[in-house]
Amino acid sequence: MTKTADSVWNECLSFIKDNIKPQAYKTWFEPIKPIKIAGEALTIQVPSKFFYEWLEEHYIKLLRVALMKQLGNDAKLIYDVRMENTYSSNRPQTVKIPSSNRNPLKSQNVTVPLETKNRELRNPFVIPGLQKVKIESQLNPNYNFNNFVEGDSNRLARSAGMAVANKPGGTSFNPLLIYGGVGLGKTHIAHAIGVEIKDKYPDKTVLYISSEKFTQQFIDSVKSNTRNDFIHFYQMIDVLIIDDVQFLSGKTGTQDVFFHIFNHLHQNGKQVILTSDKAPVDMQDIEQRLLSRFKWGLSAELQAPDYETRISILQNKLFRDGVEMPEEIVDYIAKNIKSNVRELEGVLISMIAQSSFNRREYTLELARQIVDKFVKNTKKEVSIDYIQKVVSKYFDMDVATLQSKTRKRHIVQARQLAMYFAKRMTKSSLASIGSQIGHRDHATVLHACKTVDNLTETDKLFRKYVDDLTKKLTF
Ligand SMILES: Nc1ncnc2c1ncn2[C@@H]1O[C@H](COP(=O)(O)OP(=O)(O)OP(=O)(O)O)[C@@H](O)[C@H]1O
Repeated sequence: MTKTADSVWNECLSFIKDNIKPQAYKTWFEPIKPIKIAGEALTIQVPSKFFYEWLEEHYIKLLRVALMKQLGNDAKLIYDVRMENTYSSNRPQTVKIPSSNRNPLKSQNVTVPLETKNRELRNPFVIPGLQKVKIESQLNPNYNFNNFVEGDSNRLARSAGMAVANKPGGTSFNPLLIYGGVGLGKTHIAHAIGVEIKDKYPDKTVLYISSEKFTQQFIDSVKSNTRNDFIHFYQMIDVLIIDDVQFLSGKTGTQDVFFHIFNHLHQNGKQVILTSDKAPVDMQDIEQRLLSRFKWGLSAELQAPDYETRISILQNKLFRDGVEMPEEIVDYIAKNIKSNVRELEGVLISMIAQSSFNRREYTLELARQIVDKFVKNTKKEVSIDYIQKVVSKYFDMDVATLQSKTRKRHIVQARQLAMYFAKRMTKSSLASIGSQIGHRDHATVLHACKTVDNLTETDKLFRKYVDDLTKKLTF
């Protein structure tokens, strides 16, 4: 049977699939298209230069073994890289890059990819004297790669950020645009890249600035007739990090000046890093020519972290703060705060503050109260009937017993707990809770809530009841 590019690649894929994690397979191998086979050389198309670099760095051994199995010891691999970031054409071009010399896959002469050719453009704008000015980077050293927890949701952005930090201006991800929802770590990664670059290349001029501040500086420069100085200043920077570029939307003057600064930096091999709460396609009121430049490099999305990553972020923070917290509480927080890392950290900070200032112990109930303040309206709606059923079942009694007039201690406690949870977890009034739980009045419910609060503080066994029931009622 004659081998086609598809058949060879499919065989390689099934081998590769068995040897790496599903997520990595999905990210790095599914997007590849086999293009052609000529003798022992298979050409595969990859979506970007970044992609090619990533494969070479991380998967070349695996690719080699897979390919040799199919094509023998003389197997060659040629990448067909879609090039989006060339100046001359709107249509993506492709560039052929043989697999690197570092590996035994025999390669043809390495072609220098278009965009990495040295560009020796001289800066005609530099004002003598200004060049030596020392610029404060405005970086926050607390945001670094060491404390940025890696997970599937941020792997691409984090890795691209690290690649940029290793070779600012020297990779194809220029600009690097990191985008994603609120509180997912865009600012953290942006700073981390800058911090790492300053560490590795102390002589490079790095500047972090929010779009808001950039806009304000520009407006001031127009007012004070120093627009040119403003532009010259930004053109001297080696690594420009602009946070929240969506803020430029509708601000045509600022967009225009940024466009010129951007072009100048890019043409001179300087690195631009941008963050935004949206992907370029979804940005509104940003000029097309600017948007198309945003797309030149790599747009990497930060997604909401999955459960495992949320747990790691929490544990990492606890470890750094030297705090020990029961696993079930960490688990509770991770299960209930899903879409915002800032909130995840916020709950921990509140827990730690409550415990150190108000001498409260870390309990599930405390976690629940704090989580509720962070995630409004996401509380599972529970009915008073449901609460009574869960509480009765927990204490091994039926609902009628829980509602009865008896004053037996364990039944009274069960009833009080039902009232307490009804007050916490429903919007019902005290009177309505009382009437639904054994026809009591509002004062009885109030007393029940206070008793539960007191006992939770003083009685270990009782606190366990509250924690167990909290779990049953909230998961
Ligand atoms: N993967 C992570 N590991 C550790 N900390 C993280 C991670 N992701 C986010 N954080 C932390 O979450 C908080 C919020 O992150 P950051 O301010 O960078 O979010 P953002 O995406 O820029 O938010 P906004 O959209 O509001 O500007 C920060 O304290 C940051 O350190």
